[in-house]
Amino acid sequence: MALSPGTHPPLRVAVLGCGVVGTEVVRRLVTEGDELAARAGARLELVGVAVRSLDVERDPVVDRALLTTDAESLVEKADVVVELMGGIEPARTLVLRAVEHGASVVTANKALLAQDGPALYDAADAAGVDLYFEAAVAGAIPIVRPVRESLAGDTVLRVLGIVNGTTNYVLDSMTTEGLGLEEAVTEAQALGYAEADPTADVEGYDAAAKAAILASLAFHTRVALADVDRVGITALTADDVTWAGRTGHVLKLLAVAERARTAEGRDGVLVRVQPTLVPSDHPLAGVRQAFNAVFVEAEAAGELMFYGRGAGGAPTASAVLGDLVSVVRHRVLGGKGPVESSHADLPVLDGGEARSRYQVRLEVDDRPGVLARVAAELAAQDVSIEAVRQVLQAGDDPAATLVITTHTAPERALRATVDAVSALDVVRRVVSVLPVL
Ligand SMILES: NC(=O)c1ccc[n+]([C@@H]2O[C@H](COP(=O)([O-])OP(=O)(O)OC[C@H]3O[C@@H](n4cnc5c(N)ncnc54)[C@H](O)[C@@H]3O)[C@@H](O)[C@H]2O)c1
Ligand SMILES: N[C@@H](CCO)C(=O)O
Ligand code: NA
Repeated sequence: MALSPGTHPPLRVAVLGCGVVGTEVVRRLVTEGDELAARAGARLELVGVAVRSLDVERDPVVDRALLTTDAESLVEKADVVVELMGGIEPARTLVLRAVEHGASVVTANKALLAQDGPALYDAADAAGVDLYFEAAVAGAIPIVRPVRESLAGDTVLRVLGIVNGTTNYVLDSMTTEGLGLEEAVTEAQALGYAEADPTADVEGYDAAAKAAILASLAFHTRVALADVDRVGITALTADDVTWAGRTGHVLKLLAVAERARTAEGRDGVLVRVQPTLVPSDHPLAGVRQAFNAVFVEAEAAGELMFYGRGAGGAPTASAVLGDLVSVVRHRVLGGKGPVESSHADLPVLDGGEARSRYQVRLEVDDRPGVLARVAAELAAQDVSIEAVRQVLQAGDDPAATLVITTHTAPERALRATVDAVSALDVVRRVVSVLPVL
């Protein structure tokens, strides 16, 4: 029989890390206590907040008496541990210790999950406790639960989307304000989107970790960060953005996880993060600023789209609190949430197996026969041309920019074509090679 919050003993909640997200989670635990208790079936008693230093000035909503620098002891006296420190260690050790002590865990830590997810799942399963992580992928957007639970009866074919707010903000500023990459990153830092060290975002590691988590859930297969083919946005220039616009596209950093079959008929999954040209009329092209959006294509459900805030303290806290209520409900009513589902165990295929349309931009000599020689190299690799655009460059030395859009081709053939084209004496430079959605 279900117990009301009045009859079930309170459950002890420990929060590890009191930064952007931790502070907002504490705020809602304090200000929404009655409502959360009514929903969860038990009061959520905040028993401690682990911090690095007791001397830092903090939001007054955080009761100083609850602060501790002894995270290890804190996790041992909690029923639910909410890990919001980020990074691999000591988060990993603390999560494992919490689980060993019988606590359920809620975490927003995509880096930890993408590196050590299976070990954490195994420990949680062995202990019979929950491991929930909605906030780890696309912040406030419900995407982990839909893929893990709502689509558990369907076959997911592809998950693709914009899962990093910082890079979307940067690319959006470059597109709409004409900023260069460095200027746009500086602006994103000033607004609090990008961190002081923006590497994880701009090099695509953050998006790749999220792609690995989504691919694992969608395809019932273990996919780690190291399995993801990753290209960040640091090589993109204002010129790339301008050319995207001229050809009717918007540049976006896309994460794509899909089922694929090799030429030899081997089934597997492809998981990639890469700057991609999105047609201007595609819904993903309209995802502006730091917003995120994820498309899921499933056999029976067809296309689904999820959109919202992928970052920020309050939006991310929403996802954390939703998980917290779920795991507390399980404590109150008995049972637990889903365990890891990795039975399909599909191989992660090499990125060369991917198939896409591509746009190749070249700087070439402007003289007779150049286009024919370039086209011959594409034909030699069986890469079919969809469109060619040429713009002559001003100056004494006759040069032209050639923008070639291909039909769908295997990435392996495209790479071979680019190598061959760049070796031609009439080709001065391969300026960029970008996939087209
Ligand atoms: N900020 C977002 O928008 C967002 C969105 C989704 C997920 N996340 C994830 O949430 C987690 C927290 O992110 P954040 O933005 O709040 O980071 P943050 O840097 O603002 O906060 C982390 C806090 O943890 C503390 N901390 C680190 N190591 C500690 C330790 N050993 N003991 C005690 N405290 C320690 C830090 O001092 C800091 O105050 C990360 O895993 C992040 O990837 C963040
Ligand atoms: N740094 C991430 C937020 C945390 O996942 C982003 O910019 O989307
Ligand atoms: Na989410």
